[in-house]
Amino acid sequence: MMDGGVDNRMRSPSVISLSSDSSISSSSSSSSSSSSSLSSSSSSSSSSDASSQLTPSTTSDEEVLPMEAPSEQQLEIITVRKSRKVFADGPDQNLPYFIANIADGQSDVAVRVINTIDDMDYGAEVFTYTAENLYKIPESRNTVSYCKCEGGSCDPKTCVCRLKSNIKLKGGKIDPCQEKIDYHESVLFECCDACGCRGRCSNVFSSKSMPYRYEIFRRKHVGFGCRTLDKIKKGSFVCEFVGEVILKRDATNRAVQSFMYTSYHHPTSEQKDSVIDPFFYGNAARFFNHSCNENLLPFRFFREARYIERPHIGFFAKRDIPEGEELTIDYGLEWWAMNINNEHIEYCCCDADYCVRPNPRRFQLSDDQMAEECERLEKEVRELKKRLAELRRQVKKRKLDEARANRLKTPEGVKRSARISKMK
Ligand SMILES: C[S@@+](CC[C@H](N)C(=O)[O-])C[C@H]1O[C@@H](n2cnc3c(N)ncnc32)[C@H](O)[C@@H]1O
Repeated sequence: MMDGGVDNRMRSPSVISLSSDSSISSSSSSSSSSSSSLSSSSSSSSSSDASSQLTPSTTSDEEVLPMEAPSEQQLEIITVRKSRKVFADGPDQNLPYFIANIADGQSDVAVRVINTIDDMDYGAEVFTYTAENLYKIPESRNTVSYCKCEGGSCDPKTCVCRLKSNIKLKGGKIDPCQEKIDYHESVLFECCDACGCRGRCSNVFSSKSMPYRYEIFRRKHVGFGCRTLDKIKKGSFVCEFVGEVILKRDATNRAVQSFMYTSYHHPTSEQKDSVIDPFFYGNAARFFNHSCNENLLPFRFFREARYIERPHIGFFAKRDIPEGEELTIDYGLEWWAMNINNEHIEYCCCDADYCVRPNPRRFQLSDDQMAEECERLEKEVRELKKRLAELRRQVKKRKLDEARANRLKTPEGVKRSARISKMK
C-alpha cells in the first residue's frame, strides 16, 4: 500500500486540510504557512479568518455544557476481517480477487475491498475500520446551543441551528453553488434529537454517516481508491471523514502524515489545532484519492455533539455521480507542494483530462493503444478544423451581407438598385 510517501525524514507534517478554495490542501506546522495562499490550516491570516467566521457565530449564544468523555463504545474498535476468498463475479475470473467487508458490524452499509490487479493489500495489517471519530484531544467545554423550535419543523428565521450555519440545505441537499464558501470556514449545524424539533425538520441531511454502499478497489499507481456502488445525486451528503482526532502538534510524531485532514483551527492558539488521521482507524473516506476533476466537496458540520473544537468533516457530491465512479477529492496545492518531490509521490495519478500534474506513466501506452490514440486525436483535430473553417465561413458571409446591406442604404446604393429594377 502506498503510504503517501511521507516518512520520518520529512521536516514537517503534511496534512490534508480544508482550504480556502474549497479544496483540500496540505499544510505543515512550520514551513507551509507562507508557501501557498491556499493554505488555511497553517497560514495565520487565513486561519484566523476561518475561525473568526466560526467563533463569533458561536460566542453570542454560547452555553457551557458539561463535557462527556468519549464513551467506551466510541473507543471500541472492531478488528478488520481479513478473510480472503476468490471474488467470482469480477470481469476476469482468473485474477485473484481479495475481498473483505471492512465495515462489518460497524456500519449498516457494506464496504467491501477488492483487488483485481495484483495481491497488494489495502493495509489490513495497520488499518481498523471505525464508524466514528476517536477523540484523542483534550476535553472541550465550548459548545453551541440547540434550537428550541417546536412541532417538528423549524422556522429558518429563528432556528438557531440554521442561523449559525453558513452552509444551507435545500431539500436535504447541499447546494453545490455554495462551493464558493471557504470550506475551512464552512459550518452546518444539523438539527438533531437534542433540538426542540427533535431533528424532524428539513435541516437534516442524513441520518447515516455513510448513506451509500462503497467499494474499496485497487487502482494502478495509487494504491487503493473508493468508488460508489450507488448513484449519488448532486448535493447529497456522501460520507463523513472519520479517524483518530489528534492535536496537530502530535501529528509530527506520526510516520505517515499525508492521510491527515485538518479538522479544527483555533483562532489564537495553534496548540489547540487538531487533525483527523485515518491511517490506523478510519472509514471509507480514508481511501478517497485526489483528482484534478474531483467529484466531492468538503464541509464541516455538527450534530449532537457541538463542541466547537470537534467539528465533523463531511463530503457532498459536486455533481451527479454514476454508480461505479471513483469518489475523489481535491487535496489542494499545498498538499502537492509538500508531497510532490517526495520519493513516493512524484506525479498525480488521477484520470482527469486536464490533470495539472500528470503522471507520465499514464501516457505509456502500448503501440496499438498509441496508434489508436493518435487516430482518435487526428480525427478530433480534423473535426475541429472543419468546425473552425465552417465558423470562419459564416463570419465572412455575415460580414459580406452586412457590408452589402449598408451599401444599399447609401443614396448611390438606392439609385443603383432603382436603375437595376428599371432595366429588369
Ligand atoms: C488518503 S490516501 C488515499 C488512499 C490510498 N490510495 C491508499 O491506497 O490507501 C492518500 C494517499 O493516496 C495516494 N494518492 C491519492 N491520490 C493520488 C493521486 N492523484 N496521485 C498520486 N497519489 C495519490 C498518495 O500516496 C496519498 O498519500
